[in-house]
Amino acid sequence: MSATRYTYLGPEGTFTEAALRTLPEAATRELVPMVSVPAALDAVRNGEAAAALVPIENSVEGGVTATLDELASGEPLMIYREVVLPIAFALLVRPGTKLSEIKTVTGHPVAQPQVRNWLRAHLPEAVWESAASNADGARLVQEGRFDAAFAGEFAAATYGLEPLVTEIHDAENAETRFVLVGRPARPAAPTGADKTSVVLWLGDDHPGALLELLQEFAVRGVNLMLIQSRPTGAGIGNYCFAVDAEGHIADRRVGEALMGLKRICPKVRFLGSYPRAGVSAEDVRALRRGTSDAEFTAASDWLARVQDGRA
Ligand SMILES: O=C(O)C(=O)C[C@]1(C(=O)O)C=C[C@@H](O)C=C1
Repeated sequence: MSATRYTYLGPEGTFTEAALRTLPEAATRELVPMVSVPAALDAVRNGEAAAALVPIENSVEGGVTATLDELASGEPLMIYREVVLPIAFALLVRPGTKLSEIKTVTGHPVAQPQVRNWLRAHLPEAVWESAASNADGARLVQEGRFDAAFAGEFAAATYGLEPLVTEIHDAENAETRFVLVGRPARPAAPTGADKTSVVLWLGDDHPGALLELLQEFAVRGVNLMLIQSRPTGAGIGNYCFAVDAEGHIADRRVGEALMGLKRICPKVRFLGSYPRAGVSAEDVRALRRGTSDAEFTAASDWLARVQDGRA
């Protein structure tokens, strides 16, 4: 295993690479671009890389399904940390290309919904075809396979292109969340502003089955930040749920919620507890009464005393 190698969704010039370079440790790692999210994660699974940075959620398009599905199946992996990056696209073209000459455009599938209105207004006749990533789209424009690509402005130089239009984003403040994924290990200590990711499978189909899962969090005052259903592949109507909950597995309320889920779900996959990007302990909302570690401990001490006849 190379402890110094990090893979990422490449090629060079993706938003994923820009996100990876915001991590302090990136300066001392060998950063290796991979052709796809599965390829980046497989390098971790087979020991060629210590970790991989991959996109998982966009504020306009929602979950990045390739990442969610990879984390839900196969050899278990764990999220070590997250990075959130503001996203604005540039329309990259070969030097000299005019807007009126653009007949074909490309980009990552997650990019398209973020620029749909702009395309409708400025290039209504252009044909869209998806690329493996935004930077890969830029590479295809360089090769002459498309007239223009939506990518980060910073990708232009790498592929000998020029940004014809910049700051393209249908939604103000669009962001993509990326996760640094490694092999399962002991989660880093709680910071007071943490997130816990799990994948949950429903048992037998019955009214309220999903509600029962959610109640495990609700009764312990655990706030949910994401719930995304994904088909299990076992037939229509078979879904698992990727859930992000506020807090750390070392927090009693989170640990007890996961124990409750373990008792009622046929399968629970823990994906990690890690610090929330851009949030510090002071920003975290106050806990609901009765859900702090001290209150959980006091309650279990009380139960032990009652069981002992000492209450
Ligand atoms: O990293 C890139 O540039 C990508 O192509 C991936 C990705 C994504 O999947 O979310 C990253 C950010 C943008 O929102 C669109 C695409």
